[in-house]
Formats: sequence, structure tokens, C-alpha cells
Amino acid sequence: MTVTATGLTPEQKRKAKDGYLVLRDFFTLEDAQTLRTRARELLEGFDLESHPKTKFSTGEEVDHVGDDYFLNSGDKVRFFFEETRAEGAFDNEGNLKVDKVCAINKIGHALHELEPAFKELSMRPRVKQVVESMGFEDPRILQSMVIFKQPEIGGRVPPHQDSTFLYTTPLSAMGLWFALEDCTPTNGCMHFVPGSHKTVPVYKRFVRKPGNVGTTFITLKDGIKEPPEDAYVCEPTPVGSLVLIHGSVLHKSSQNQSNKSRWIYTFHVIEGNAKYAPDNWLQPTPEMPFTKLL
Ligand SMILES: O=C(O)CCC(=O)C(=O)O
Ligand SMILES: [Fe+2]
Repeated sequence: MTVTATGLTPEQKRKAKDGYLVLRDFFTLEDAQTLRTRARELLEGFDLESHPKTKFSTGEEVDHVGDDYFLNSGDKVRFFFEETRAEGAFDNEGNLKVDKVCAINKIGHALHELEPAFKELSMRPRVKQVVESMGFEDPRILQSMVIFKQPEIGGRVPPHQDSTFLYTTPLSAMGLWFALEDCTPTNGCMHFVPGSHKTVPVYKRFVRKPGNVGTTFITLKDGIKEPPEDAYVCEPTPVGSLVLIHGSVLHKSSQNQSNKSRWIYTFHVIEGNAKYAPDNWLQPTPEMPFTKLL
């Protein structure tokens, strides 16, 4: 089932009450191919030597420069390695174990502005219609990324709510997640707890530390019990699917245990009329305010 020219159907709107909605065949195989080709070019063109992970030798410097590299990526296209060294891109001595093209976990966070092919998909009329159908009045785009989940080393994404990272008052974040390849139970497809956006409050936030020296989590509510493993529903999504993700719904994905990659493109929207927390990890810059979608 796909969207109509006027946005979501009543049935799709009802289904979205689960906190997420899979829209198959939202974009074409050709679209996916175009974005994968560009993502691959970016990976191949990326200069490993100038990356903070490899440029500095002591741990502290790597952390500090790495934090800045991350915190200032909101208006750039930057590259992030697989974090967990044990299962990831580096061996215990910090040497890359695999080809650099395979070692990157994601690129972000301004593809929707800086990369024309990604911008074109992000700003499509159908995207606008869907976002409008979901009740947004003045949606702003932010935090676009390609997440690669490469064969065998692509790490898990632990359970989380996206509003933890993009906190607004009132809450307004919604993810738009585009499957650039088939996402299956073995290559790390998404899992959701249906309805959890209504039962589990956003209980922590990921913020910049004062002085912009790195990031930390702060607790908003103690004693929140997260749903058990078996509450998660596995949602395989064929290439061409768009998934809408409510900012408060719990979701996760597992490690890629297959020999097939799982590339996706995602960005978020927030309501421009809501108050964007000034200590959220990602901040707009004078040169690049959050992109108006409508
Ligand atoms: O792609 C994934 O595995 C996780 C992505 C995610 O959590 C998100 O887009 O909000
Ligand atoms: Fe997420």
C-alpha cells in the first residue's frame, strides 16, 4: 500500500497510531540506486588520514577532537566509524581491520542540504504530503544520515526514542527512514514496540555538556521500566520503503549477521513552532538554520 497524491490514507493514519508506519514502494529502485551510488562515492572519496580517529595518537586528544567532529557535523557531511571496536572496524591496537569503505557506520548530518540527490528525495512533494498528513504545521528537517550496517561488522542500534536526541517542547520529532536496500532479520532490520510512544515517556536526553565539551545523557524520569525483548516487533522492509517513526516510540536494530549490507537514509523533522532545546547535541548554525520543508 502506498500513499495517495494527497498524503496518507485514513487506514494508514490509523496504523500510524502504533508509533510507526511502513510505506512500501514509496520511492523507486532507481532512486535507491542513485542514492547508493552517491553514498559509495562519498565513502570512497573520504580521506582517512585527516579523520580525528586516525590523526591524533593519544586517547584524550582523539576523544576531544572526535567530540568536536561530531558536535559540529550538523551542517556538514562527516564520517563516523563503527563504534564498538570489539565487533567493529578497529582491532585492539586501533588499526583498521577492514577496508575503509566497509568501516564507516554512518555519514551525517546535513546530506539533506549539501548533497543534491539526498536533498531531492528529502524535499519531494510526496514527502511533504506525508509529513503534513501527520499533522506538522511548520516542519523543519535536521539530522540526515546514511547508516551503512556493512556485512558482518555493522553494529546494533540499541533501544531508544528519537526525542531523546532531538528534544522539543512540546515533543515533536519524527523520523523518516528510507530503505536503500532490503532490510531483513539477518542484516539488521528495524524492530519497534508498537504503542510504546504512548506508554513509555521520553525519560532521558542526550545533550551537549556545558562549554560544548562533549555530550552526555541526562535523566528526566527515574524508574522507567523498558518493555522486554519480546515486546519488539521485527519489521523487514524492502528497498523503496519509507518508515515513519514517532519520536517517542522505542525502536532498535540488531547487528548485521549476514553477508549483505543494509544501507538506509534517514532524516528527522521537528515542528518549527515547538521550542528546540538549546542543549540538544545538534544545534542549527547561522549559515544553516533547520531546513523548512513546507
Ligand atoms: O537504522 C537503524 O538501524 C536505526 C536508525 C534509527 O534509530 C533512526 O533512524 O531513528
Ligand atoms: Fe532512532
